[in-house]
Formats: sequence, structure tokens, C-alpha cells
Amino acid sequence: MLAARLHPAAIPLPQSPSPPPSLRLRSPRAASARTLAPRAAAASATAVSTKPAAAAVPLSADRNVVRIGLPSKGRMAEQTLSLLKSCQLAVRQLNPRQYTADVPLIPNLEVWFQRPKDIVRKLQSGDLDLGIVGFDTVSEYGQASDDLVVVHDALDFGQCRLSLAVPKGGAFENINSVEDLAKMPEWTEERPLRVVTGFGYLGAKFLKENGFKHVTLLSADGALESFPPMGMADAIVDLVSSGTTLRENNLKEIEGGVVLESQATLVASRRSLHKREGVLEITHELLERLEAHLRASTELMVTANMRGNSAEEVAERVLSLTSICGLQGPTISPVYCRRDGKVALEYYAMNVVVPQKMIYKCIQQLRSIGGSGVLVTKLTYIFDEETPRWRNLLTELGL
Ligand SMILES: Nc1ncnc2c1ncn2[C@@H]1O[C@H](COP(=O)(O)OP(=O)(O)OP(=O)(O)O)[C@@H](O)[C@H]1O
Ligand SMILES: O=P(O)(O)OC[C@H]1O[C@H](OP(=O)(O)OP(=O)(O)O)[C@H](O)[C@@H]1O
Ligand SMILES: [Mg+2]
Repeated sequence: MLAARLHPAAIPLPQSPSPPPSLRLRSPRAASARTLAPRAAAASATAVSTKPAAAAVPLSADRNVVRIGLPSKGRMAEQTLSLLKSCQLAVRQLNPRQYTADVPLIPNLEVWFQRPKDIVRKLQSGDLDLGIVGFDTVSEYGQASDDLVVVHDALDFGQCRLSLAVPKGGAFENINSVEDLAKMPEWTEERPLRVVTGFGYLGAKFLKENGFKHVTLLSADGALESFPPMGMADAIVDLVSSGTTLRENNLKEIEGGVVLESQATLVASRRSLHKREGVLEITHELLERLEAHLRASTELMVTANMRGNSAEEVAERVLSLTSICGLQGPTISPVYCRRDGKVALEYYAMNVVVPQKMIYKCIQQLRSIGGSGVLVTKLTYIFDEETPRWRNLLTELGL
């Protein structure tokens, strides 16, 4: 659609030095599911920052409730509410035209529905203490504020990447990497490479870090993919998920062109965590519920009856199966029945937690060792001994 707003004023490239390597290593891009094992990525509490907090806005003392910002519109809104509901934290909005709501299970928590970028801004201004937003939005609008702490970096929805894309053909036919693009002789002071984006801060930082000299960044809010075909820009920096929009507009991603990997995150204000009463406790509860729910969402509980002479003998058979390992191992308990007026022990019940994707293999294997009456149930939560992200958060906060 053509409703996109093109601001002819170019966004200046940043003059400040590049961020220290530690920032790049600690960002979800470096630790994303695409580049590292997801579990390793999962356990980081990331400060989205390179510079000290700007002149700290004082925490307003005139409220006792803790506030969380949730997306009021866009694709993240519904999924955020549904994630919270799955954690038994249903949001109750008494009046759909109001921008506030509550979570009955956490009486001290107030919900504010806001546009994603405003959630980030209000975390910084002290109006919100917590928020759920895409990592792309946190990084773009947080602009390296030391006050934002990513408490949970992988809420498992809103997965996308911020990526540089160019036309497939014409002058770009043989351009396959960011390096190729930066070196094209076509770009001069008089005729710079025109890159259109809604991510002025991240886009400018990326182009600078990748050595682009003759480049102009243009700002627009939507339908960016239409700009190159219409001759209004040469390249775009925009979010990509399935890649369909790029393909349909004859654009391609190029090597080295991923600016940032993103998915929904739980973000907090560092000052609130330190200073506002109740924020740390609520963050802990949210984190525990979210982690336990997300952990449970990929697993199933399997119960089966197995004929056997002893629990150990049944365990021996079960543990020989490759598809079954359980959290610690299977739980095996005797099933007592009455035989000829006496209590008899012929069967053992086995409980085990199995990854969802292994379920059919698991059933086949269980049958092969005499399993019968197999029940499969969904799990609501898996609470581990400790929440790794909580430990990381406390370390990040120096607590
Ligand atoms: N195609 C996509 N697939 C998955 N997640 C996406 C996609 N596009 C955006 N997102 C994620 O969802 C967030 C919200 O994007 P969305 O476009 O739905 O809302 P918005 O930008 O608030 O709305 P609008 O684009 O109408 O202004 C983004 O910040 C990003 O994290
Ligand atoms: O790779 P894909 O799966 O095709 O998704 C990418 C598209 O999704 C987003 O746009 P959105 O649908 O939010 O529309 P908008 O431009 O109006 O925000 C993004 O800006 C891309 O245009
Ligand atoms: Mg959008």
C-alpha cells in the first residue's frame, strides 16, 4: 500500500564510536536460536545498552502499584494476552475502550495497553516498570539505554529478523553480500545508496559498522518493500519472517545483512527493579511462570502400564528405549489388583515426560516392550529447581 510516509530528510549516521564487543556478544542476535543452541541463548538477562543511563528521571513515588505495558495493537497484542492466559495470568479488561486492565491473580499489578514503541519509552520515563515487546522495538527505541533490562529474551512468539534487502535483478543481480553492496561503484556522494527503513537507529548503526560511505537512510513507516520497485529507494532494512513479502516484491536478503534477530521479550526498568516496591517480586513470579510454561509447552506426559516382575526390571526395559529419558528418569509405581481374592502385583505404571516431537516414536517403542493403556497428557508447567534467568537477572542487578 502507498500510505507509507517517506520523510525526505535523511537520517544522519551515528558519529559515536561503535559499541564495545561485549554488547554484540550479549545481544540476542549473537545468542539467537539461529546461531547458538537455543538453551544457551535462553539463559541471558541482557542489558540493552552501551552507555550510562541518561539523566535519570526520578521514579514517581505517587503510585503503589506495579505497571506492565502490553501491546495494544498489531500482531503481538493477541499473542501476548494468550501467553499470559496460558500462564494462568489472564488479563481482565473491564472496558475494552479503556487502556488499563488488571490481572486478578496478581492484585498489585496494573496493565497498560500501549503501542510497542511507547512501552519502551514509558519504561524509560518511569511510567511503566515492565513490558512485553519485540526485541527489535526494545533495541530501536531503547537506543542503548542502560535502564532497560531484558528479563526473558525468548517468549517464543513474534519471531522475525531485521534484515537488509536489495532487488533481485538489475544492478543488484550479482550482489550477494553486504560487502558487495558497500563496494558497488554506483554509490557516490552525489548519488548515494538510498536505504529506507522504519528502524533509523539500528539501520544507521548497522550501515556505519559495515563501512557504507555513500549512503542515505530514509525513514518510512510501512510497506517498505514497495519502495525499491517504485524507484524510491535502492534497498530496505525491515522485518522479515517468512520472507514472502520480500519475494513478492522481487527483493532478496544478502549475506551479512541480518541486523538483529528478534522475538517477544519481557523487559523491565532497572530503576524500578531496584527501587519500586513489589517490582522484583512480580518479575520473579512472571519469570517463573513464563519459563515453566514455555518449558512445558514442548513436552508431554506419558503414562503406560507395563507387565513385569519388579519395578527395577520394568525400569531396565524402559531405560533401554532411546525416546524416553524423562526429566530425571521414568517414575515407576506398582499397580495393585485383586486376583482370586488376593492382592496381586503384575503391572507397573510408568510416568515419563517426553518431547512432543518424539511422542509417536515413544508410543511405538513402549508398545514394543509391552506397554499398554498409554495415556498422553499436556503439561501446564515444568518448574525446574531454579530459574536460570532469575539467577542471571540478580547477577545483572548486582543483587
Ligand atoms: N512478519 C512478522 N512476523 C513475526 N513477527 C513480526 C513480523 N513483523 C513484525 N513482527 C514483530 O511484531 C512486532 C509488532 O509488529 P506489528 O507490525 O504487528 O505491529 P506494529 O508495528 O505495532 O503495527 P503497525 O505495523 O501496524 O504499525 C514487531 O515489533 C516485531 O517484533
Ligand atoms: O517475511 P514476511 O512473513 O512476509 O513478513 C514481513 C512483513 O511483516 C511486517 O509487516 P506487517 O505485516 O506488520 O505490515 P506493516 O508493514 O503494515 O507493519 C514487516 O514489516 C514485513 O513487511
Ligand atoms: Mg507491522
